[in-house]
Amino acid sequence: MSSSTASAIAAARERAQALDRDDPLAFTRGEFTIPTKAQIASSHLPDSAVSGSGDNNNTTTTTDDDKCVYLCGNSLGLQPKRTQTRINQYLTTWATQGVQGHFKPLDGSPLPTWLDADERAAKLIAPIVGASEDEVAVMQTLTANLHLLMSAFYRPDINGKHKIMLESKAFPSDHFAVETQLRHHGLSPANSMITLTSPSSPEDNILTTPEILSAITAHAASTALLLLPGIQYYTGQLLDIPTITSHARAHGIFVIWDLAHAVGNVPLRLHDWAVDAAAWCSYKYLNSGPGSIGGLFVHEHNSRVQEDESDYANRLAGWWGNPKPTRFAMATVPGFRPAPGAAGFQLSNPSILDTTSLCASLEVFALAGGVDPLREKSLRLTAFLEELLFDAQGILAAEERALFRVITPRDPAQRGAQLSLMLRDGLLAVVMRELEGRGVVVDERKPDVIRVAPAPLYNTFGECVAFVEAFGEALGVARNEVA
Ligand SMILES: Cc1ncc(COP(=O)(O)O)c(C=O)c1O
Ligand SMILES: Nc1ccccc1C(=O)C[C@H](N)C(=O)O
Repeated sequence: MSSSTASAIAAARERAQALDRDDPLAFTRGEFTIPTKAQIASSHLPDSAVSGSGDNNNTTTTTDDDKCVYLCGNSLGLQPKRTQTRINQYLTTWATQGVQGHFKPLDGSPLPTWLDADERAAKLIAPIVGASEDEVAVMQTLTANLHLLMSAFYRPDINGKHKIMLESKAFPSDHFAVETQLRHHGLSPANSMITLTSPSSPEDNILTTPEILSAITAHAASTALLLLPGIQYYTGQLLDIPTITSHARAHGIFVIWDLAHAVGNVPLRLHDWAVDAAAWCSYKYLNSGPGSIGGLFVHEHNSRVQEDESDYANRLAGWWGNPKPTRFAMATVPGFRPAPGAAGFQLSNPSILDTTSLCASLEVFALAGGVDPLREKSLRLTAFLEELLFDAQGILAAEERALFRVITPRDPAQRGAQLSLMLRDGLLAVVMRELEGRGVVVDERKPDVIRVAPAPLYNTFGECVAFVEAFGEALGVARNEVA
């Protein structure tokens, strides 16, 4: 290492220490279990977990130096400590009450009855997405919710509006959902699917707002539905949700947003932006655990009128979408009448295990004061990371900086927490191996991208420095090995 790099690292560490010391949200890191480097490197479950005799890894005292540098909340958020507490409380309710847990409030329990668990979850998620409680339902999983929304609201007219528009590099599940919805309606992707590719950025597909608006205008006569990501999973680009929504709706196009990477990451105002509908998963920035329960938003302008069956003719229903007072009244079947609002899109009784896990994490969001202050910190964290990576005064040498480029927009207003770094050909495998060996967890998108996402709930400025140091070393090793 050159002496100029060593002094740049020392200066960056000092700045990071000051930023972490002055961070009003530093306390939320203590709400999370951060894996240690040894655990990340280990191929065993700890003995206490195998025997079931201990809690996870909170029993031993670890210092910050022992902890891994986890910058992968864009893929799977870390576990809040209170998740274990709340799940234990749920398990105890089940163990001691059996079926009574559905109906019987327990004195002293912080948890609602299982019958009310979805309502409490809706109350907690509503401010995260900027909706009224009635406009959100915590239910199912992301792809399932996209299908449910499309089955309710996509009504193709082959002589008029029948196309679904999405981006050409959408997450595969979104592509599959659109393709199969079309086939379900007897249509073909070749005739009824429009995929957007950016003329100005065909390789990375950073779609500018004017490009999206002009595609909408050009295809308005034949387009029924637009499905776009709030934040694009690969590039980390944050789209202009209000402008795009309002333009599409003005052209009679129903707009659904996939908020997988946006929820809990950037402030959302779905109600005020008059978004038609949206769906999300909760295992990324919402930290509710792999495959945990998702959610959907249906604007009140789409669920207000329910006078007769034609108002909800296409909706696929289940008993949990029935109004609560008649949900258990089996004698009223047939005759589905949805509950008002998004709750009327529910199908099944929700997994209480999942819902409890989600709500534990949403308690931490509430402690932090919601998404707005977290975004404020997130902007500073990601800008700091960017500066360390790219500035000539940063901590990487020029020859290391030449080995990668960022594909995420440099404008902070057009991105969330994540930076996606595209490496020079052939470097990815070695860089990932070297990062792992240094206790750094990021995510790879083959063939050549790593995604790095400092999550403001648990990441620090110090970890940004630690990552860039490790990344510089990893690039050095890769360059020597691959060259
Ligand atoms: C943008 C996007 N859409 C859809 C999915 C699929 O979500 P799920 O497996 O929860 O349906 C993911 C993540 O896996 C995603 O990032
Ligand atoms: N659920 C997963 C299970 C295993 C590995 C990744 C995922 C993801 O969620 C991927 C994510 N949607 C992404 O943006 O890449």
